[in-house]
Amino acid sequence: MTVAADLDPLSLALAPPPGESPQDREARIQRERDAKKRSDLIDQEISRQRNEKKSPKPVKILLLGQSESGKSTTLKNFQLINSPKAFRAERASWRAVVHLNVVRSIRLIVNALSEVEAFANSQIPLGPDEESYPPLTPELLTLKMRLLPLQQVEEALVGKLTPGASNLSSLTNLPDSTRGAAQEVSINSATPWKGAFSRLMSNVRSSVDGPEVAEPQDSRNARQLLHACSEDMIRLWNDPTVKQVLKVHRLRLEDMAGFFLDSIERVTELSYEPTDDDILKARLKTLGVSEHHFSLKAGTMIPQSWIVYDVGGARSLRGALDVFPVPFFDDMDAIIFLAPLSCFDQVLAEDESVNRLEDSILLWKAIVSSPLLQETSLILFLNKCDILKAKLASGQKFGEYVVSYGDRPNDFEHTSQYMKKKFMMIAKQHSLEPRGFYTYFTSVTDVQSTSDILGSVRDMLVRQNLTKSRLV
Ligand SMILES: Nc1nc2c(ncn2[C@@H]2O[C@H](COP(=O)(O)OP(=O)(O)OP(=O)(O)O)[C@@H](O)[C@H]2O)c(=O)[nH]1
Ligand SMILES: [Mg+2]
Repeated sequence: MTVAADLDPLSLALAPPPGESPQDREARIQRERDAKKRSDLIDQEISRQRNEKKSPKPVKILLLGQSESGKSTTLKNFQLINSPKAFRAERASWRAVVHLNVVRSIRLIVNALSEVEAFANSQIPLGPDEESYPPLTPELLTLKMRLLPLQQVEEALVGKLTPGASNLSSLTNLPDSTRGAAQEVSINSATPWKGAFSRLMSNVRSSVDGPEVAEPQDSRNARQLLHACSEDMIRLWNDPTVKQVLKVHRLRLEDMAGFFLDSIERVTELSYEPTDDDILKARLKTLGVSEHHFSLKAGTMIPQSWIVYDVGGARSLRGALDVFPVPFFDDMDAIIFLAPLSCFDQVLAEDESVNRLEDSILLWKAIVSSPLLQETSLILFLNKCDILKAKLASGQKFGEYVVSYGDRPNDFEHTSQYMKKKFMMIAKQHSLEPRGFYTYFTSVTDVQSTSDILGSVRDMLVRQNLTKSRLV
């Protein structure tokens, strides 16, 4: 019997080390007592949670990044994956946003043509480096006139989005002087704008399926007007002179948020319902913060509640810090920071002296070095990779804008790895403590790849939470 006990590996492992002094023995026993106490506390907590059927603490994620970085689009992916029914029930609201996006693109073209007209009438001579405008044909000018009523569509849709707002300009956060070309409709996250359109869609369905027509007159008119202008809009967008004018203006509408001009016929059909892809592409600027709750299942785990916070347009960390009280940040499990790599050749709409990529780097630096967020895991989405690839393929030179890049190869592989290293270095140098840090190359308008990435983010955070709760 004694021999067998001596051979038991557990007894051997727990046996006091040979030659242990009385002080070492006292310290060891104290350590064992503490460990036992901790283990009992964890067992008690687990059994308490089991008895109360209490679900684990919610996982909290904060979406940060400059305006147009893709925060709300990431949130839409969360919704599409975790509550697809609710996501799809909101199609009607998104149809209105797609229509607003179309009208805005047309307005940008019409504004550019007006500038050409004004320039021609002013007789101002061209500067030596200025490209000349092509002459506008009478057909083009007629087309432009015929599309002017589209402004009514915009007014009607905006009126529907925010019934309280008196006019279009109250929905833009740009000063009057800069309004015009850059004007973009934004919605305060507290506004229940989707409700108005969900009701509207059920009305539209009944009007399509049966004789009952209950859709309000103004919004029906708007939809029909857009449908009636469909051909003119297609002709305008495909006009070679328009393409030339846009080129001189360096206005690449196809790279801009909410671009649907290549699908005008489809999206202006009277029976049009946005696809999932359309919804992800639709652009509506967010103002303020919105909070979204999901119930997620990872593997065989019981569903866990997740809360995702979308902070609209926060250009500086101050922006986010001003919105939340300090304890809010202590409780955050992870930040998903979106840095759109494709914007290397763009400036901020709100401050044209600031390069967008540079602004993302500064915001990243502020976030990683903030003492408030030092224990929060960082998930970096180097986003809009699809647009970056297209831009580089079209010949746009990365090194011309990111001077430190020098004359390295102008391809996706090298530029994306260069930026990844840059962001990682900043995180390493400016983090106050070691922390979880994960990087992904993303195109969050791509449903499939984003679903895979969000799946691995979910698994990683579930593991992290388990580890944390075992360490308390
Ligand atoms: N092609 C492409 N478009 C993207 C990608 N990510 C976002 N977008 C588009 O870019 C636009 C801006 O994205 P949002 O998600 O609205 O940006 P945001 O960060 O919420 O911006 P704010 O609400 O102003 O703070 C939308 O039209 C998106 O469809 C991407 O990876 N690829
Ligand atoms: Mg947003």
